[in-house]
Amino acid sequence: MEPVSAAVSAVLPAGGSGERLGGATPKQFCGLQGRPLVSYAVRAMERVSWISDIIVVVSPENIETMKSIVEKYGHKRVTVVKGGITRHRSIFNGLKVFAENQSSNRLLQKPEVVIIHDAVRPFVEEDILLKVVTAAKEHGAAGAIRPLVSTVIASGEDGCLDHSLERARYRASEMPQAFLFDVIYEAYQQCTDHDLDYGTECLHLALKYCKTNAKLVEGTADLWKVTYKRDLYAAESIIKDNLSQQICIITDLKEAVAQVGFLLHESLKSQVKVEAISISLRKNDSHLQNIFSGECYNFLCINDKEYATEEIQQLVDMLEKSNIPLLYPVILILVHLSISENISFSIGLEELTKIKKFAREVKKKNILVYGLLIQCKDHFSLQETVNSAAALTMALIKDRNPELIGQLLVA
Ligand SMILES: Nc1ccn([C@@H]2O[C@H](COP(=O)(O)OP(=O)(O)OP(=O)(O)O)[C@@H](O)[C@H]2O)c(=O)n1
Ligand SMILES: O=C(CO)[C@H](O)[C@H](O)COP(=O)(O)O
Repeated sequence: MEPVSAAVSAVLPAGGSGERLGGATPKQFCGLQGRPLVSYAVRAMERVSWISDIIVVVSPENIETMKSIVEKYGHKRVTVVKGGITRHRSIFNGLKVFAENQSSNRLLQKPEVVIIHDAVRPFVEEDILLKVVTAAKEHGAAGAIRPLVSTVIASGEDGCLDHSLERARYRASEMPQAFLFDVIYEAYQQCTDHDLDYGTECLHLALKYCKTNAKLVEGTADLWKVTYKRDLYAAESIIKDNLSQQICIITDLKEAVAQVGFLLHESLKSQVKVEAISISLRKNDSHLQNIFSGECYNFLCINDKEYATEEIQQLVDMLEKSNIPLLYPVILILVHLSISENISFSIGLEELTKIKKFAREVKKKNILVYGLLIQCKDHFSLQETVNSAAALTMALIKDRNPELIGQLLVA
């Protein structure tokens, strides 16, 4: 698909109260892996370089909360705007920032195309944004659709079935949607109070008031709207699943360490993409920097020292500088390799306490540290132990459980 040749901005309505979810906090501010849902939607827009301004519309009482989210997660190009009592009124307020001078917000450059996307749909990808924007440029309006999951039926006044719709002919209207700015702004200006208070479909407004038939674009299943409590669980699972796709194994040049690194790589590679690097952390390895920028959120650091404080601290510093832990918790598994002939447990209580203390400290930086002990008694049992270490590693990176930090697991 051609790159975007129009000025594009986005409006994210986030001014609802989340009644159907029924939580104490509106759903857009609920934490997923410690970060509010709305921040994921903002990030999804922000990482698209051709989107200029991102307008987040929130209810008046949440303006400060939203501003602090923008600040905390370092979001860029975001303007926070006061919402209305319905979704349509909130979106209209968001659009006004481009067309009318507001007392609290400066006038922003009017885009040719505006994306409208619910702040509670966190998994929107650049690909679908590009498709709706391109279609909106050509047709005036466009929106993502999905096949209906259930048949739509109408009930009569007596509460009995009146008629049902032929499911294959209808689609669920999802988000994102995109519009020529002038089309959707004109439509909102002409809206009646009834439209603004009871309407649920922006594409319909473009049709009703600007005779613009929106192009419908097939979207992915991940575009669904977080509505009920179970949707928060589903969203968190998807995030965890995305974060556990890749792991980086870090070893030094010692033969025994490198060998265990190799065996772990072999054992993990059928389940997860593995990057293996053998480095001295002192050198601020550029390969490691590349891995950071490649969005890897899991690290397995193998060494045979009692407790490799200096190396690990350097890795933590590098991770912190990379900004990864700002948006997602990073898993750091410290593999302690114990090479001894006898079966005795070679790590002392003092070391265990040190790991725990260190883990508590770096948790504040959103880095979750776990210890993993691999004992190499003899060559024959090593493979079995490595397989067990790989299984524990997968469990840790998939679960991302902050309560287990600082624990030493024995493979
Ligand atoms: N007055 C409103 C109402 C809704 N929205 C936003 O519109 C999107 C889609 O609305 P919906 O899922 O219905 O959110 P809520 O209205 O919060 O949910 P509910 O209907 O369960 O109360 C959400 O991002 C919501 O925050 C908004 O900006 N202003
Ligand atoms: O369904 C939609 C399609 O336009 C909108 O995405 C929106 O989510 C509807 O919100 P509400 O459930 O509050 O009417």
